[in-house]
Amino acid sequence: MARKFFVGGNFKMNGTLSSIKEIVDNLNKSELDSNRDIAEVVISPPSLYLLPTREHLRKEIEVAAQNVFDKPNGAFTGEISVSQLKDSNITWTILGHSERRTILGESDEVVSTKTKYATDNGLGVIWCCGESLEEREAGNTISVITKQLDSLKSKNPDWAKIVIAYEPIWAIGTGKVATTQQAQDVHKAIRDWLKGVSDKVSDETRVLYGGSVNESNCGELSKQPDIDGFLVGGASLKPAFVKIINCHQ
Ligand SMILES: O=C(CO)COP(=O)(O)O
Repeated sequence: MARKFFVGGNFKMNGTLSSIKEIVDNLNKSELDSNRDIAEVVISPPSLYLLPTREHLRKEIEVAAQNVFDKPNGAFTGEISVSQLKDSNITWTILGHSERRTILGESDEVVSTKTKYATDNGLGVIWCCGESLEEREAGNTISVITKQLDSLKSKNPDWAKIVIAYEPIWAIGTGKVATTQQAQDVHKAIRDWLKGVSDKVSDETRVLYGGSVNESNCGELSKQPDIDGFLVGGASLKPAFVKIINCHQ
């Protein structure tokens, strides 16, 4: 079946009120390609800017948090709840980004628990996985990703609310994009793994590629049968993000 192309923009800890307003204004006036199937687009500014982004952004584009907690409202200083996001019309969150796994110490268990809680409570999750350079060079790419996926499966999340983003850590922010074949091979392995959940989940779950995606490399990547879109970091802060949104064939 045809999976709707999906493009996420992860601003990470970048932007100011004025620079994010510029990005939103640019997206609002841009022509999102209507000759072909329009991509599903989600942008993810830092939490402070979620609400003004949602208020000013055109309605066809959704807004994602970069993190969410796995408890209802309460005494959890520094965290944001699923219900607070939904109350502000923030319908997605990123979870399991490698920067949160490695710098903030989030384990597979923490990421899986948050994903389960978020999806059970109606939030879409862009769930990230990926291997380090050492893991790739040791030939462990698929086993690392399988372990991350197995942890998620063990919580029995709502797969209909999940988009998977494969982001090799060595390709993030480095300008070193995975080759089209390297990306497709891992995406195919993820698709095969998803068959173990069910054929329906394997057919319907979007698997995005992330890591140094830009307007020059997105076209080739988007032609791969198991690449259903992108999670874009640095390039999502630039006007060329629109070209990435419109790049799929
Ligand atoms: O981490 C990423 C998106 O989540 C990718 O970042 P870059 O596109 O800047 O490499």
